[in-house]
Amino acid sequence: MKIEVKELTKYFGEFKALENVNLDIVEGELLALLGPSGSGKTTLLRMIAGLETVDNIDKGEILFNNIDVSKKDIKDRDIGFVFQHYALFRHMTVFENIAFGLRIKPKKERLSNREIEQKVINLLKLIQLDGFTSRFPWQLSGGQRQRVALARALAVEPKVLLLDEPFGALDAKVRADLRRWLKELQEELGITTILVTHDQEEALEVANRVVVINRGKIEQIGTPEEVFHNPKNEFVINFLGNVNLFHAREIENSANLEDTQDNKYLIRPHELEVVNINDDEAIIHAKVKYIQLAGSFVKVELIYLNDEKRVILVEMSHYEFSDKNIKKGDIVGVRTRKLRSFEYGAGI
Ligand SMILES: Nc1ncnc2c1ncn2[C@@H]1O[C@H](COP(=O)(O)OP(=O)(O)OP(=O)(O)O)[C@@H](O)[C@H]1O
Repeated sequence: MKIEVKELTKYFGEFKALENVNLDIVEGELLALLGPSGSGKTTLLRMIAGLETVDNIDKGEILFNNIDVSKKDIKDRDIGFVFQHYALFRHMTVFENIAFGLRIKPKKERLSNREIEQKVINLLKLIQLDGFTSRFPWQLSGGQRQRVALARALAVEPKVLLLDEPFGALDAKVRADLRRWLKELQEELGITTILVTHDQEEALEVANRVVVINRGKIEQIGTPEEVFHNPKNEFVINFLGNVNLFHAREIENSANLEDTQDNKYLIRPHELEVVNINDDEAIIHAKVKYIQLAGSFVKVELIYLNDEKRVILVEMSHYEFSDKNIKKGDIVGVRTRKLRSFEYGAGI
């Protein structure tokens, strides 16, 4: 299913939760809505679902395969929904939870008991929980419960899958496993999917395209690579990870200083390199203040020699770190590995 959101504006009383949102969702893609808390992600998802209405004061349209569904009820939109705390029915087994949507269909459309059973068994295989049929929700882990919730949403063969922080309540390791699993499953099923998340890593890892939202407005839409490497503005670059800010004069060594005095450069930690203090290409001299060794990369925090309040963050591989023998208290130079994509115009 192709979805188009056109000039959508949503008010809650006086408060404008969404402002002129335009979005085309391609059939079969996994689109992530990424933004800080309160930015309007859930509101947009709920409007697409039909859980939030387009009232008289609101504007815009939501089209499913070119048909305006803005006034359609949720049950006529063919949608599967999974929330962060999607309470499964406590008194029903895993099997009955998944079968629920199939059992409540009008008699004309309802499958036979045998067909329902077969379908649930297939779904259990898909979510890798075959053998769990007669367990109750309280006998499952959080991750298993969310997989059952997903199977339940998929049972009625929706045209669109809407996921609102489905792994938000789970611990980091389970989340990472489940999102990889979700991506594979979504690719296999080819179902148009919208995932709400405030976790940039999650969005960048699973989505075909990422929509960065801030204060009810879209800041940027692009592939994970585009939004990460070619962020359109300061909000996007800041939201997608740590960033260092430099003034043009620090980087450009007085070349064109007159034109570029107010320019700023935003450079990610892995695009900086710690070098010898005498290195010709060093743009800054700094002191190593803190080293974090745990994690896939070594994070080195430095402070400017001439301004101790200014902090620079550099990330490097463990190999590079041990090669350079960097220690807390060292006086070093910092050089940029790459500048191109993070050059900004004046006034940012
Ligand atoms: N029913 C409502 N009535 C009034 N204001 C609301 C309502 N629902 C949401 N809002 C407000 O709209 C804004 C956007 O909320 P929304 O839930 O869409 O944000 P979000 O980006 O999903 O945030 P989070 O990540 O915290 O869930 C918030 O400021 C919220 O307080």
